[in-house]
Amino acid sequence: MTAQAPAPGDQPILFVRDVHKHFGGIQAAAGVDLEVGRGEIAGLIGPNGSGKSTLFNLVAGMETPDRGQILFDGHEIGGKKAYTIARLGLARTFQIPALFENMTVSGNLLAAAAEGHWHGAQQRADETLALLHLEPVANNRASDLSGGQQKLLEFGRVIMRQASLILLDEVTAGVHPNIRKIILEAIARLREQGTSFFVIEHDMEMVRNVCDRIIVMDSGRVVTSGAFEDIVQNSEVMQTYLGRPQ
Ligand SMILES: Nc1ncnc2c1ncn2[C@@H]1O[C@H](COP(=O)(O)OP(=O)(O)OP(=O)(O)O)[C@@H](O)[C@H]1O
Repeated sequence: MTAQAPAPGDQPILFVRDVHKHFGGIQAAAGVDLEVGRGEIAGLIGPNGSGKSTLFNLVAGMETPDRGQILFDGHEIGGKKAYTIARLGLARTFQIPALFENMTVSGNLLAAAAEGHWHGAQQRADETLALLHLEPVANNRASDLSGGQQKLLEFGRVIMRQASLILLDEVTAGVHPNIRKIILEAIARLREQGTSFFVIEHDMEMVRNVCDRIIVMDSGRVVTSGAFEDIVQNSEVMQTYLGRPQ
């Protein structure tokens, strides 16, 4: 079947159709179909190895799809370079923060702005420090931060890019509840300002609190999507999700 792109003006921020990606004999994406709406916070869940990170890598330009269509904000981005996609307004975090360890916290934020929109960077850095409660450590080296603070800074670097869609890869995993709360409040604030989010999460509490809609992946495909309550009431899905090692 030919993938049918939505009409302009009616477009979701992210539109993925029939995307495939294999690694040797492993089909990591086996015909992925999904959308993320404008202003939406969509959660992506699924067992280990179901293809969530591969999908993020395909969307963010770290991997090239074998076939299929990926539209971001109306632009075909499948197979495009990561920096090209970033310039279009898509940003992502990594499970392990990718920071400039010898630079200060402020320096890391400004460096992120230098990669994209420099205008007003100092003011945005100050606002981001306040939003993420990083003001007291603004002049510390990134390497001196706790693991949780490094996750905050990684998120801060994404915020500095003023992206219209942010991909968050387990951004609250293993962090202190106080830091988790700061991250959740920042997500809510950014969403009020119109930012869309696509979030990989194993923490079902986070998924329930934050996401408007949940997309469930298994074996390289989307098996269902819907409101959290509908998803957890679907015993087949929950068995798929919970019946395997997380
Ligand atoms: N670069 C790669 N080379 C070979 N195999 C890969 C590569 N990346 C992913 N895979 C395989 O593709 C499948 C999907 O992996 P992926 O990391 O996308 O799943 P995931 O849902 O993100 O898992 P997790 O929850 O553990 O992060 C797995 O079988 C994995 O081993």
